[in-house]
Amino acid sequence: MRVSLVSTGGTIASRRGELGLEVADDVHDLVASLPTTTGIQIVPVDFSGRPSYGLSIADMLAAVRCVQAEFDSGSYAVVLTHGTDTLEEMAFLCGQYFPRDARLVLTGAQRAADVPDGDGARNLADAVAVATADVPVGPAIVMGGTAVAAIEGRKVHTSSLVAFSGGAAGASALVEAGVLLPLSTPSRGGLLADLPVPDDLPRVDLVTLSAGVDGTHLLASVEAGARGIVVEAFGSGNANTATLEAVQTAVGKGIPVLITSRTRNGVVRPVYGDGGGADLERAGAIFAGDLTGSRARIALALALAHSSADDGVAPLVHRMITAGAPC
Ligand SMILES: NC(=O)C[C@H](N)C(=O)O
Repeated sequence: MRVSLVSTGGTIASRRGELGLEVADDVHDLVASLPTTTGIQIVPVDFSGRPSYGLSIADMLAAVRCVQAEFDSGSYAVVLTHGTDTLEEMAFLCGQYFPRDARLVLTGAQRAADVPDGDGARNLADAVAVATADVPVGPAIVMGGTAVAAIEGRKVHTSSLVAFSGGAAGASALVEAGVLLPLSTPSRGGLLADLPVPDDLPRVDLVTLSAGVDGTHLLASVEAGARGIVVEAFGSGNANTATLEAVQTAVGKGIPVLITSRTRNGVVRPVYGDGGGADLERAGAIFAGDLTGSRARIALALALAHSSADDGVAPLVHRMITAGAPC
């Protein structure tokens, strides 16, 4: 059974250098850390050696195409190693561009490769176990013995070894010493699995609100040429009157605005007046269900790239939130 290991960098491949932690290991070092497993042939693919906080969306799309090429050339499963800081963006892209039953696992580490109690080797072995399990769990992030659906995953801790949560969807599986306990398969994602992966996505900015904020940042995004804007609003999806005016300006210029919540849990709903969600909806903003801001940003960029001008972005965004059928 052929399993491709695609490495992009991140802490799993980092060691202490003169200026701090730096990516130092390549894919062959990662392969060397894996136990030999009978029947599994690891194919090493050195995609890049960079921290994830330095990756652009174009870099991530290139990695998606690299993973696709591995499946196309006959790999049974693919494991992608990646820095954890922006793994949720990468995972959301993978969750949409690969089918819901794809044997694709993303993993990384919270601790560098040169510390005695590192987590990288264990995560990598767990990722191979999940990717090659008898029953596929679908595109997943595996860290700290827990698999969560790639489409749902978000980083929830700066240093804990169980760094990712599947939000309300929970875990897809638990993995312990190579033994897998499957719990659920993704009910969302896979919408773009049959579409070509573009070189880049339209610019979408993310603006987080805080008490007393005015519309400066939102309007700066309009000026900077954002094709879409995601607002991490208050509570259940509320802003204030200054932000409302900026949203009206953006929508008036044909720039879609998605509303999420800075609380990062639960769904947003257009309920309140006085600059609240009901006013934002009347201004033409789109409510993004339970998507967190960073995942909604990728969702909107994908919707801008894959929707027709006639339809607009709302139908595809809605299908991403509600487990709609693939395009
Ligand atoms: N744990 C990590 O991988 C963080 C790292 N700084 C990154 O590349 O995202």
